[in-house]
Formats: sequence, structure tokens, C-alpha cells
Amino acid sequence: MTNGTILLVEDEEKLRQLLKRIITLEGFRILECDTLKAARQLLHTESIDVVLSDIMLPDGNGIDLVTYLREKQLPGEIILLTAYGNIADSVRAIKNGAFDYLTKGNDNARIIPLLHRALEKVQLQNRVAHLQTKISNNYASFDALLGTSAVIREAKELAMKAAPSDAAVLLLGETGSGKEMFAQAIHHASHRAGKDFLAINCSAIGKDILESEIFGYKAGAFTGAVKNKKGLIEEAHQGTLFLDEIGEMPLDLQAKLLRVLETSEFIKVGDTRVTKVDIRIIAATNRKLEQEIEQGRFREDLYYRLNVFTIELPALRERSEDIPLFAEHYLQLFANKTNKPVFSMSREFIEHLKLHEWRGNIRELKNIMERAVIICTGNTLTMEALPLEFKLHKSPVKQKAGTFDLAVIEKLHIQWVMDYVNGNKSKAARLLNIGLSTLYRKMEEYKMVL
Ligand SMILES: Nc1ncnc2c1ncn2[C@@H]1O[C@H](COP(=O)(O)OP(=O)(O)OP(=O)(O)O)[C@@H](O)[C@H]1O
Repeated sequence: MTNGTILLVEDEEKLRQLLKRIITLEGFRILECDTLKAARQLLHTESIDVVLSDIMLPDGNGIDLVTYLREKQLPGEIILLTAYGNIADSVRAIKNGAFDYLTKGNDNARIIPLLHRALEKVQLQNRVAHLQTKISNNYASFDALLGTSAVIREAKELAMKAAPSDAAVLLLGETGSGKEMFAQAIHHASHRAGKDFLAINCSAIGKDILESEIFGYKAGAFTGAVKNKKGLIEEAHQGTLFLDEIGEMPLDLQAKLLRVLETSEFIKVGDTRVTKVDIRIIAATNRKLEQEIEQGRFREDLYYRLNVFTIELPALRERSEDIPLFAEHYLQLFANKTNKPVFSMSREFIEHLKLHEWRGNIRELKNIMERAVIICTGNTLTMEALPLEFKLHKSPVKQKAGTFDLAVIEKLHIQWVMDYVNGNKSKAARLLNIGLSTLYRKMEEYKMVL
């Protein structure tokens, strides 16, 4: 186990020097100060494992440091030094979350074993936090990318070839077609897999915030910039940065990004010095970038830099043979999640999924399947579990009318809506967006069964 850093907070000079000697001899790194204020500052600027603090300090009570550490969610443990016989303070300290306490002058032999125990706890907590991040960073891999259609296989093969290189990748595709999932799979299959994959959507935020988020800023760069802030480019050092909706990035930020791609350097907002980084950029868009270039909204030089590997992800409607596979996958997923015994889908249900336009692509299919599993009352998903617009494919108006006569079409449509709501006129009127009395009048007019 490596020896950690101890912060010693004690205003009695002699005692501080004595403790410092004992602790340093044990091989710990030691920082010292004599006030609460100085201790708080050091807790923010230094990486401290254990604080050994006197309770009575010139500017306050050492127990407040325990609360401060927890409130600010700073890592580390605190051991307090109490005066002989001051049991009340010691109990209060432990109740507030201190690791333990030592009685001044009496407990010198306990100091080192206690510091080791506190340090062990801190190191264990750090390991747990590290493992938790590793679990949450469980990015999608190529195996998790479903689809057997030729178009998706081609896209996957190209992405697999691009993955081990450090080249930029441009992913093109409609919303929900899997661009971010592909970006994660590329990161996962690259030598950067053990490092961060960070993502930002360039269309979701205004220009100034986007610039600060991506490139970071120096303290004092603008009002409110009290501390230096690392941008995502720096946070993703040695990892991958995924820039979604790159087509929405303002032109001056495009110029800064181009510089990163060309020289691995950038300048933070308000800084004068360049910062060097080692990152891979994966960008995505659902816009036609050539058109954006023609209209002066996208830099041509950046386009060619990003275009080293361009991977087009097909819309779901262009690979409808994959739809049953996705539907089956999400059926299992949501049946397990909701603990419902739903095992299969009717033929009609699958046929209607295949007919749908899927403007929201796989994301939309996923949501439709979740909804279907939730409202399903039996073991099989049937048409009943689909929203109204899916049944429109069956509308007689589309399929049978064969006429321009408005009255005929209106009658067919009312009949169809009535069938859909099992004859419930109030529901039918609501769906038709007309009053109940108008519905009655029209049904009478068309001699429909009331
Ligand atoms: N090939 C795939 N296999 C399994 N699930 C997929 C696949 N592609 C996408 N998904 C799922 O579809 C949903 C949308 O995917 P993703 O967020 O990657 O799309 P996107 O193209 O980045 O969307 P947007 O442009 O709106 O950000 C996610 O829940 C993802 O898990």
C-alpha cells in the first residue's frame, strides 16, 4: 500500500512540529496549517487522504471540517485531536462522521496505526469509485449492434476497420439510427477503450456555452468564470470525443476544432497559451454537409478532415428486414424489465411494424415496443398494443375508397374509427375531433347503424 497525504491542522507550534516528525518518519507526505480557513483551501487545491485536526482552532471548531468535507463531497477521512477528558467533543466528532479521535499527549502510540487504518478506508473507497466508473463506462461494443441486413453489415465492417486507427470518423444518419452507439463501438474497439468516451450534442446549447463546454476556460475569462474549467477535449484526453450534430456547430468553433484535428492543440477561452491533447474525434450529423458547405455554414477544410472515414447508417425503413429482429430484442428486454409473461408477437403486429415509416428509427421502435409490452394483457403482442397511427395502414380510406367523393370517404372513415373504438361514440368523436352531436348527425345522414 502506498503512503498517502496527511493534512495536519494544529495551531500549537510545538505540538505540530512533534506530530509532523512522527508522521513524516512513517513515510507519509505531510501538509500543515494552523487555521480552519487554510485547511479548507488546502482541501480544494491538494489531494488529501486523511486530515488530522485539532478541535480548538483560532478561527473555529475542527468538527466543522468534518461537515465541510461531507457537504463539499470531498474525499478523505478526518481524525480529531481532543483535549484530555473532553469526551463530549469526541462523541460529537464521531457522530458527525469523523473517522476517530485522539487525546492530545496521551495517545501518541495510536497515531500511526490509526492513520494507516483511515488511509486503508480511503483507498478502498477510491477503488470502489474507480470500479463504479468502469462499470458505468460500459460502452456498447460491435457485438451489441443488432442487424443482419446488407446495409448495416457494410456499415459495421467499415466501422470495424476504422476503429483501430486514430482517424476521425464521420457518422451520417437520421435521428435514432444508432450514430452514438456506433461511435461507442468504435471507441470500445480502439486502443483508447480504457479511457473516457465523452459526448456532446452541438445543437442543444448556445454558442458561448458550447465553446466553454468543449474547449474550457481560464478563471477570469468572463464574469462568473471564477475557477479554471477543463473542456471536454481536455477531459477526454487519451480517449474519444463524440460530437453529435456537428452540422450545427458555429463557424468559429469549427475553426478551433480544425486546429485540434490538425495540430492536437487548442486555446481555452480567456487563455493565451496553447493546450496539447491526445484525443480522437468522432462526429455525427443528420444534415447534408455538402449543402451546408455550399451555403457557407460548414467549413470545407473541416469536412475533409472529418471525412477520412464516412459511415452512413441506413434508416430503419430502408432495412425493414431487420425490424423483426429489433422487435424481438426489445420484446425480451421489456418483458424481463416489467416482469410480464409476454413471449411472442402476432404476424399482423410484425407486418404493421414493417409498414411503419419509423422517422425516429430504432429509438422510436424501442419506445413503441416498451409501450406495447406495458399495455399487453396476454402472452402475445397484437394490433391492440399498437398506437392508432399504426392501424392507419388498414384504413379503408387509403385502401378501398377508390373515389373522389368526399361523402363516401367520410363515411368509410367514420366507420373505420367506430370499429377501432369498438362502437364507443364518445371516443370516436374525440378521435375525429368533432362534437358528439355532429357524429350522431353524420351517422344518421350516412344511414350508419347507431
Ligand atoms: N444497431 C443497433 N442495435 C441495437 N440497438 C441500437 C442500434 N442502433 C441504435 N440502437 C438503439 O437505438 C437508440 C438510438 O440510438 P443512438 O442514440 O445511437 O442514435 P443516434 O443516431 O445517435 O440518435 P440522435 O441523432 O438522435 O442522437 C438507442 O437506444 C440505441 O441503444
